[in-house]
Amino acid sequence: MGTALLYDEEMTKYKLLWVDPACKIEVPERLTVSYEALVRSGLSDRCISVPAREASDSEILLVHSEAYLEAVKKTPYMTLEDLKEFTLQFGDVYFHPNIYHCAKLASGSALQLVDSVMTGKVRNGIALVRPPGHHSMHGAANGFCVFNNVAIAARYAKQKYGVKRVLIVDWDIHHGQGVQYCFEDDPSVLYFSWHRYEHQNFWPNLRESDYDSVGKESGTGFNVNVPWNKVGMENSDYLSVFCHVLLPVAYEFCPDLVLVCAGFDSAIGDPEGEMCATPDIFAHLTHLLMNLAGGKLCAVLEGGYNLTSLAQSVCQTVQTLLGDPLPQLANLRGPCKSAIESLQCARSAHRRYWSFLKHAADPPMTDISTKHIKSTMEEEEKREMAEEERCTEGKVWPEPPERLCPPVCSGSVLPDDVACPDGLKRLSSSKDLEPLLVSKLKNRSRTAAVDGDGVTTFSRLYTLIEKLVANEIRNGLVLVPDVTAAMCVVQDLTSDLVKRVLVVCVGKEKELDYVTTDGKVLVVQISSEDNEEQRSKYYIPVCLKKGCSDTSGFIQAVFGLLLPLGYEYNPDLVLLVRMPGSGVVDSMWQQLIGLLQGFAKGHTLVLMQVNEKASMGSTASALLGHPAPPLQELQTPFPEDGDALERLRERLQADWKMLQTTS
Ligand SMILES: COCC(O)(O)CCCCCNCCCN
Ligand SMILES: [Zn+2]
Repeated sequence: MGTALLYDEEMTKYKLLWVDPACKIEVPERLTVSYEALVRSGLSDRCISVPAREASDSEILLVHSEAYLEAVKKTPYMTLEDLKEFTLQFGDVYFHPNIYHCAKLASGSALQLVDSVMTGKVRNGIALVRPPGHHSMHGAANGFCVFNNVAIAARYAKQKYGVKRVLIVDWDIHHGQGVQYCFEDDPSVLYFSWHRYEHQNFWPNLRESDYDSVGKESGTGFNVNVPWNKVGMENSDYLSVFCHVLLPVAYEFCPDLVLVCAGFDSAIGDPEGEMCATPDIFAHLTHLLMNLAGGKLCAVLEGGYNLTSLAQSVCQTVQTLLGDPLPQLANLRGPCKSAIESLQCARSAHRRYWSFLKHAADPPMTDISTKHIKSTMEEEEKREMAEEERCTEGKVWPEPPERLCPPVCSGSVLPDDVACPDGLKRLSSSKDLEPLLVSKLKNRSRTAAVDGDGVTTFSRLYTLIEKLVANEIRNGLVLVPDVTAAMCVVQDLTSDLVKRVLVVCVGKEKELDYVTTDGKVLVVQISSEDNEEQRSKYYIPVCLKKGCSDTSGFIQAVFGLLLPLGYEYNPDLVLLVRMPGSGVVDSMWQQLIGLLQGFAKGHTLVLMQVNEKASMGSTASALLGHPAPPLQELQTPFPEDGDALERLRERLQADWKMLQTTS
């Protein structure tokens, strides 16, 4: 299934007709540079083009009042003076004779996108629209917005398709207060927004944009605000909030549809955001949402005013929606102090509503919602100011790296008597291993695995790893008689081929005697074993009381530990080992494979034992990029697991900065 692209140049045909410093950044070129970048990169040709349409009155009235709609209907016939007069009643927005038409097209495009996804015509998609929407309210235009495109889309999806739960992720750098007001009492729509806030000193300067606005009445807990109280936030800060706040809540919410208020003013170079996250971060933010709701994701353009970073960010987003490998994110140094405080406040504000946040720590001592900065933070401020200068003054950043699609998506190394799952390319050893390596293998792995066909298996395995590293194959599935033996062999085979291998071990392990200290391998083991005493910087055992069959505990370990560690470690290969008898649930297994593809340009090697070949089909499906099925009815994680995870994180965060959630 493909990716929809909605764009209509009619939406470029309105602009600011008078002088207004607050609005001059919202220009038609925002749309043209985005679309032209998609055309130039060949990405638009790979999408399924879906036409825009005008939203009808009844669709607009899903969110807005009749009085407001009737008033906006008059604007096409207004003189310039009347338009100015009409505009004065709203904030930071301008009207134009053609903006009503464009606003209907913008909202209608979002609805076309919802139709395309909900009818299964496409898997996901993006609508490049203007005017944007997330600030507009029931009876008012605001912040360049006339109709609330995404809010209308959410109500439309519920009404027309009976969607039970809609997740709205707003990564625009401004708070979409219009969306918050629309759904704050509605438990069927979870609204997440991060936004530049600076202790209420940044537009729209609302008290209700702070982290303690958690929703009201039956919607309590279904509004998640993460305020950025400093500029200069980087990739680490954004990923930390996704891993430690949004994703645990989103997975527990288990949405049927994901809508993204895709504003790109949160990228480096943007005059509004003044943040430092690079355009390739949107490849990862998109990827991390793509296994929710069975992959049904609709992104609708909001803000973004630096035409260079906007175009790059749009391309990064579309390329991920199309399923291309993700770029590696280098030197993630962990969240800054201010981000940790925001993170901690948001987590503690929501721990009573979301069982996955139940064990979140208390809010930080410094009450960050106060406006004035505590004197104690003065020197911290100076240091971070210096850092910000370095980051924002230049406003230069490297072009996002090319994301080449390997000619083969998934290779397989299987015993000759095992049929190859559909879509996988079976590898035969292109060459025999040199005798030296064979002897190395022989004395390495103690089991019979290295008899005749064992060596064949390992030579095929070596070939597969070589092709992964050469980016000729994206990922692979290997079935062996004994995973423990094979694990050690893979260590040897990869040691001279890749710099860093992330080994994710699912299930209990007989004996793990290759714990490394040189950092070439990071092992994260999720099992019911509590071999805490073996823990070291590069061997991290995560113990789940009920083992890997406890999906709630498992997913908490994935977001709270595995993903942050993986981002910081930045491996060149991921080795995912499924121990026999792990008990991991198939949907969880597929979610894990999907999420791990965010690392190492998607070079994931899955190692399974022959007697688990019943899971080969679902493994192959996940490796081929099909969205994982939603995780069903997640129970509350066991308290001891939640506690143990928090304690483990506290102990590890000295070595691994991406694990920090408390200041
Ligand atoms: C949904 O619209 C996208 C948006 O959130 O980016 C709109 C921002 C309005 C920003 C209004 N203040 C401008 C002050 C000029 N320095
Ligand atoms: Zn914005």
